[in-house]
Amino acid sequence: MAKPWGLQAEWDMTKPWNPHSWQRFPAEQQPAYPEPTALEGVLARLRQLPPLVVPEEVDRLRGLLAEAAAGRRFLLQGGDCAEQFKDCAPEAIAGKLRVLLQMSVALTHGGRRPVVRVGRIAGQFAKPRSKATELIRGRELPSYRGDLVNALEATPEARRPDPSRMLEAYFHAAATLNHLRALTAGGFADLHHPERWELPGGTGEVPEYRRTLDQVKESLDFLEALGGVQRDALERIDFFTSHEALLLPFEEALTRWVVEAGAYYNLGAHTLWVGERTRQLDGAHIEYLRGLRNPLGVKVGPSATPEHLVALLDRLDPGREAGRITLISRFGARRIREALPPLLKAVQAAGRTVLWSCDPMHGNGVESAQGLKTRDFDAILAELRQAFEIHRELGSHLGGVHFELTGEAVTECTGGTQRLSEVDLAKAYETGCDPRLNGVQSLEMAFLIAEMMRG
Ligand SMILES: O=C[C@H](O)[C@H](O)COP(=O)(O)O
Ligand SMILES: C=C(OP(=O)(O)O)C(=O)O
Ligand SMILES: [Mn+2]
Repeated sequence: MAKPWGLQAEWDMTKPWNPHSWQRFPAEQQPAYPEPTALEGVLARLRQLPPLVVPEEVDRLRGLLAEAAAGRRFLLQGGDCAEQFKDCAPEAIAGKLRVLLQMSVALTHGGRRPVVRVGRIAGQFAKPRSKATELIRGRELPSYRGDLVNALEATPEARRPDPSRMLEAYFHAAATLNHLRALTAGGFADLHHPERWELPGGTGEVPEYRRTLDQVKESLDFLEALGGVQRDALERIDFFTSHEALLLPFEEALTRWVVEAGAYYNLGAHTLWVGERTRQLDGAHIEYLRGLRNPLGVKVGPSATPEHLVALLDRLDPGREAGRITLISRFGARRIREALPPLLKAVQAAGRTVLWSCDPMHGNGVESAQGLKTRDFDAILAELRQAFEIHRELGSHLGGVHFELTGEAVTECTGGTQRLSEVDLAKAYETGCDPRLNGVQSLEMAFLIAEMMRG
């Protein structure tokens, strides 16, 4: 029987690239599962389950990213560092959607460009780690690798990799995405109802946001008086999902052959990115990603050389397709000035059009005196400012931003108008991995970015 969208589970394993061919290459950051038969059983079940997204949505996102690369849109990508199964709850999901929508209003209104919204959500469950073990209250334990792999709880049993977590991840991603789809289709994002868009502590915390909402409302009223606003366009919005393609057996199982397109898609998310620690040219992650039809993100940090980057583009995007690649620079405020220009010039010299985005989080991590991972608002801002400047100086443009953030009132990053200091961090430090901007910090950041977009 034909499957919907012509999906086909049987893969042609004789082709040089197939969803399984990554297994011939060295794979970094993969857990060692103690029981291969349990793993096989889980993967077999995952291969039968329905896709989370459909190819048409993936293609639509690729088109929007192509427009962002051409300077006509702006990409806002953000969400948790490590999404946890317990975050699959209505408040947490709506909170993340709300903050991304609030930011996109600030960016569209101030930056005068439509925003492409992509969540690190509904599948951002796997984490690469710098070390295999971590010290927790004096005890050395295997590192937490995300809910997809092991549990955060600080015991040796919890930290053992468990393949059944892949099925749990699938169902948690499905429930999260279902709720996101219901909210976005059901008028949650309708600008006619800004009361749904309030900040947790009221818009008083970011006065500029109240003014923007009032201005947006006024413009809508004016357009409506002219009979011109398409209600549909305001009530329904696009919202896409993404995660790091890290745990390759899981990603492989969510890969489907789409007959109409004559191509393989990963239908576990609209777009995937490859991390700084796993983008070796001859590594398994690049091998896996190169065969997919999805748009791809590539984190580009201090270890990237111009030659490596150009070779990666050749490998991942031989067809030079618009919207295919988003390069996400993540150097830190102290290094970007020196590190980005040679890479940018190499990409230009290779005649490549990519979408450049900036992740101002991963190069700005510091440890607080109390031993908590944190990032300072001003360092994040400083990296973004320099990214905008460098792109302008070199005749390029920054077309997107990538954040670790949450709608909740957490205290994980210092600074911002709330003036969170290192001693405040312990009050609501809830992240499973890296520190996130809270709702207020995120929105403040969006207004500052909108200013930078205007130049
Ligand atoms: O999210 C990114 C990485 O997983 C994280 O920065 C690694 O953190 P670690 O250095 O504590 O392992
Ligand atoms: C691991 C991450 O980033 P990077 O690969 O850039 O360190 C991340 O985005 O959570
Ligand atoms: Mn992170």
